[in-house]
Amino acid sequence: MRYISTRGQAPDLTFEQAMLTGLARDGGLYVPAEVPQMSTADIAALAGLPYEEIAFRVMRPFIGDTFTDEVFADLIAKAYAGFGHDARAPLKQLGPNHFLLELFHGPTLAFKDFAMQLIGQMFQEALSRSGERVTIVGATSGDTGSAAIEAFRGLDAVDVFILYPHGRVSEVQRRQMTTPVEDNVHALAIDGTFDDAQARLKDMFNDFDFRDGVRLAGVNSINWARVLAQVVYYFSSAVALGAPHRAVSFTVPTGNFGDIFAGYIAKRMGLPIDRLVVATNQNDILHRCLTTGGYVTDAVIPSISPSMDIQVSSNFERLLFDAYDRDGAAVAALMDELKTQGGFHVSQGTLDRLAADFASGRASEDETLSTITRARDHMNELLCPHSAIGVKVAEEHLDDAPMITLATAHPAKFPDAVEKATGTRPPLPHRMADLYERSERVTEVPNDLGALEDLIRERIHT
Ligand SMILES: Cc1ncc(COP(=O)(O)O)c(C=O)c1O
Ligand SMILES: N[C@@H](CCOP(=O)(O)O)C(=O)O
Repeated sequence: MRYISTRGQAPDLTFEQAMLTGLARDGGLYVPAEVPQMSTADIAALAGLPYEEIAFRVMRPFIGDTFTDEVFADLIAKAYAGFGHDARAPLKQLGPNHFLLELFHGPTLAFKDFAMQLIGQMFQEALSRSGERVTIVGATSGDTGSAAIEAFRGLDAVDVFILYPHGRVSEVQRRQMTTPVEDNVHALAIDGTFDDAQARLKDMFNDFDFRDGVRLAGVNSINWARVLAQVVYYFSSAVALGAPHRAVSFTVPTGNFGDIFAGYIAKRMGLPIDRLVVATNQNDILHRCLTTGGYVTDAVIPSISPSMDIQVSSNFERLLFDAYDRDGAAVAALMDELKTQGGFHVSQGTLDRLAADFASGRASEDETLSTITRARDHMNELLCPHSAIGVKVAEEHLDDAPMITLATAHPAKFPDAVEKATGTRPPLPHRMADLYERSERVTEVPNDLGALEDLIRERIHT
């Protein structure tokens, strides 16, 4: 199995190399050269299996010879052992044909744990074999950062630096990043938005002296392994509702397009998915693009769903690569236009191709709040604001195929929004009940590449 860059100019890599590399050296994102297929019989055989076994069967064809079967199965088992639900990703019924996939039973209460816990295990295994150490730098609007810190805290072979937008994450998210005591963890509050943080991260990858000097690695969904681990729950939930014998649809609260892109990969592997519905908040560049063809950036407006306050949606590049028949030069030209002119337009033909797989919708702040209230009152479900956006948009797309909406975070991560909608503050789970008492450790940093690189060079352990 080889991995190729969406911009066509970087060397092909193995799974292990792609995982440890992050961004391709031509600025593109790695994708598998060919998407492995699962037959109807392969998919049918997943019914009733534990989550870990489904994970093994779905991901195995992508990892080549990076791990033996025995080691890979063991890494998967360790990754999900700490989850607070036996099913790992349980389904709940919200309405006659509408289901909620709860992805918040991991250690940091968001879907990011599914991939990050596994990546933590895979990095440890690969780095202990090679004896190397790496510097992980991540950009977060709140959840990737906390999940990454949880997965890598205390590891000898890794320093982890997380850039989050100062004042634009929830207090729980911030405390999850600033309270760990391990000295390989560095929370950095950047003076800017998530888009600024992600842009500086990509600048670091494109500065080869810095990149090679600190042995930079990335655990954002830039990293193919992140996307891969998220493919699994599309299979587990679809099979639970009758796939491959009937098609299902998914609605996905979307920001950086990693989670829904994992659904697209599941579909390309053979899972019968009718529609993938992109649900955005008021930062709706993806909804605008899928309806008009214009991918044009706008200022990020802070919302009550801060993890989705994103206007430059990194993984959309991976989808465009397929939509442009895997023409790396065409994708590179679009990305150049994005950088220099703030946006681009896709052709009507491309838009039609995207419409074959994707639909979209958006929710305003008021609609998000009223959905949280309604779900509590009429569906017996307490939703986080991101999941509420998913439910609202899904309801606009219900038809004959069962609709699965992804619940991407636990309501207790966003207590202010939930209290505003319901009058009640959801309590934190017992194991993090003292989060508000722990002392915080954070460095405020400017939105400046040189300053960030200097700070990282000074701080890393060698
Ligand atoms: C709670 C939550 N919901 C939804 C999203 C959007 O996911 P993606 O960036 O993969 O589109 C994020 C951030 O990634 C998130 O943290
Ligand atoms: N919403 C994310 C943004 C980063 O997304 P990623 O999937 O690329 O890591 C977050 O919570 O940080």
